[in-house]
Amino acid sequence: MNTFFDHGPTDSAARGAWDGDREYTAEDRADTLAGVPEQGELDLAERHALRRVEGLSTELTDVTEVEYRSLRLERVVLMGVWTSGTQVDADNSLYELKQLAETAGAAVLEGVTQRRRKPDPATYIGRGKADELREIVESTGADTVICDGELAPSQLRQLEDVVKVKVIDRTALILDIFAQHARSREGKAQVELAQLSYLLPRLRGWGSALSRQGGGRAGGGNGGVGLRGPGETKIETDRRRINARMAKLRRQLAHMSTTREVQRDQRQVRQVPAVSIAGYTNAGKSSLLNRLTNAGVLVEDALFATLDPTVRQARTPDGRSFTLSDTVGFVRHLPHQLVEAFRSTLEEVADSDLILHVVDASHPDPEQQLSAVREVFAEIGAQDVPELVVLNKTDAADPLVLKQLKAKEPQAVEVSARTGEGVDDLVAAVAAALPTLDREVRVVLPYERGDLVSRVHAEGRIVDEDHTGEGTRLHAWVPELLAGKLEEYAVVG
Ligand SMILES: Nc1nc2c(ncn2[C@@H]2O[C@H](COP(=O)(O)OP(=O)(O)OP(=O)(O)O)[C@@H](O)[C@H]2O)c(=O)[nH]1
Ligand SMILES: [Mg+2]
Repeated sequence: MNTFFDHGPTDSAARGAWDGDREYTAEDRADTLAGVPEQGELDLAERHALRRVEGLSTELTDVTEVEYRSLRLERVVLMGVWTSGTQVDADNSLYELKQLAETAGAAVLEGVTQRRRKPDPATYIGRGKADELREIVESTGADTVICDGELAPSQLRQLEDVVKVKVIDRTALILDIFAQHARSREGKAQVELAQLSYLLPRLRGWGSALSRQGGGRAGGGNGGVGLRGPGETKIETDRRRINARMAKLRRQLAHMSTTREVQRDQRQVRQVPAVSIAGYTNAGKSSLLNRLTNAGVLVEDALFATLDPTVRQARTPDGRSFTLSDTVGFVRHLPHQLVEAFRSTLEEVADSDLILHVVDASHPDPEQQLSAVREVFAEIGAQDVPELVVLNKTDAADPLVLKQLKAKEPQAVEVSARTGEGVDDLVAAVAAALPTLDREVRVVLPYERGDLVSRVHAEGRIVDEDHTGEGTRLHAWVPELLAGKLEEYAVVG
C-alpha cells in the first residue's frame, strides 16, 4: 500500500502536496487516549440515540439521520483503489477525496492507495490489505474509513467487520456534504431523495446500524445486550416507509419544478437570454458571478458551497440584458442518485442559451475536470447548448498548463475572478454570443402600457426617454420580438 499522509519525519515531500494541513500531533494522540473513558459515555449516549430512533419510526427523516450522521469532527483514514490510469491520477483522486472529507468537516489523518486489477468483491481492498488498513486505523486512532469509490452494501459491511470502524464510500460522503449545504426547500428535498435512494439497498438491522451510527469503534463489542437489532421485520417496515417517503418527495419536487418552469417560460416570453455558469466544484463559479454582477453569493474554498441556483440580472456593455445563474458544481462520478434528484436544477443548465463553463486552471488536472463536466452536460441533455470555456484562476495557474489548455480549447477566455484580469474580455465574449438588439424604435407609449415601458428597459437599450402628455416617449434599440409589439405605438422622428 502506498501511504499518503505518513507522519514519519522522512516524507516531508509527500506531505508537501498537502500544504496547509493541520498535522496530527502527539498532543492529538494524547487527546484520543484521554478520550477513551469518554468514549464509553459516548456509546451510552448513542444507545439512547438508538432508542430515540426506534421511537421515531413514524418520522422517517430520522432514519436517514442514523445512516447520515454528519461527518463533522470525525477522524478519518482515506482509502483509494486504482485500477487504471497513473499513480498521479490516483494521487489526484485521493487529494480530491481529502478535500471532500474536509468539506464534510472531517479531519484527515492518513491516506493510502492501492493498485489492483479490480476491486475485491468481498472487502473491496482484499483481506490482506484490510488487515493492514485496520493497523493504520488503530495506530492513528481514526474512527472512520472513507473509500474512494462506490462500494456495494456487502463490501461496506465486510470491510467494516475487518477494520472495526465505520466505513463509508465517496458517494455517501458527497451526499453528506450536499445534506449539510442544502438550504432551500427544493434543495433539501432533492438531497433527501438522493440519500434515501442510496440508503434503501443498504438498510440493515439496527444492531449493526448502531455501530455505523456511532462513528466510534464498531468493535465495541458485537452489540451485546440492548444492542441487538430488531431484525428483518423492522427493516421491512423501514423499507416500506422509505419508499413511501420517496414517493412523497418526488411528488413535491415535481410540483416545485412546475412552478419553476412557469417562471422560466415567462422569461422565454420576455426574450431575455439565460446564461448559466457551470463547472467543476470549486472552479470559481460563484466568484465569477460576483465579479460579473456584484451578486454577493457565498464564495468558499470548500466543495459544493453552492447548491441552490442563484439568478441575477446582468447587462452587456451595449445594454442588452440577460440572466446569469450560478449552479451547483459538478464532480467526477457525481453520484447518480444526485444527478437524478437534482435533475430539475440541472435541466436549467440544459435550457440556457449559453453555458459559461468555468475551469480552475490552477488545478493539477484541469483537463480531467473539463471532461468530467462535459459528461454531466451530456447526461442532462446540455451538450448542444453553446459553451464558452472560461479558464479561471489565471493568477494562480501554471503558465505552461494554461498554454496547453488554450491549445485544446482555442476559444477559451482566460480570467481571474480574484484580480479581475480578463473579465472585460469575458464580458465581450458573452455579449458577442448573445442575440443582438437589431431594431431601432421610436415610440410614444400611453401610460396604461407601463408593462411595455418596463420591457423596453429590461430587454432593450434606451437612447432617449421623456414623459409627455400622451405618454412615455422612447427612442431605443430592442430585440426583434419586442419591436413587433411596439409597432402600433411608433412615431416618426
Ligand atoms: N487564486 C484564485 N482563486 C480563486 C479565483 N476565483 C475563485 N477563487 C477561489 O476559489 C475558491 C472557490 O471559489 P467559489 O467561487 O466558491 O467556487 P465555486 O465554483 O462557486 O464552488 P462551489 O459552489 O463549491 O462548487 C474560493 O476560495 C475562491 O476564493 C481566482 O481567479 N484566483
Ligand atoms: Mg459556488
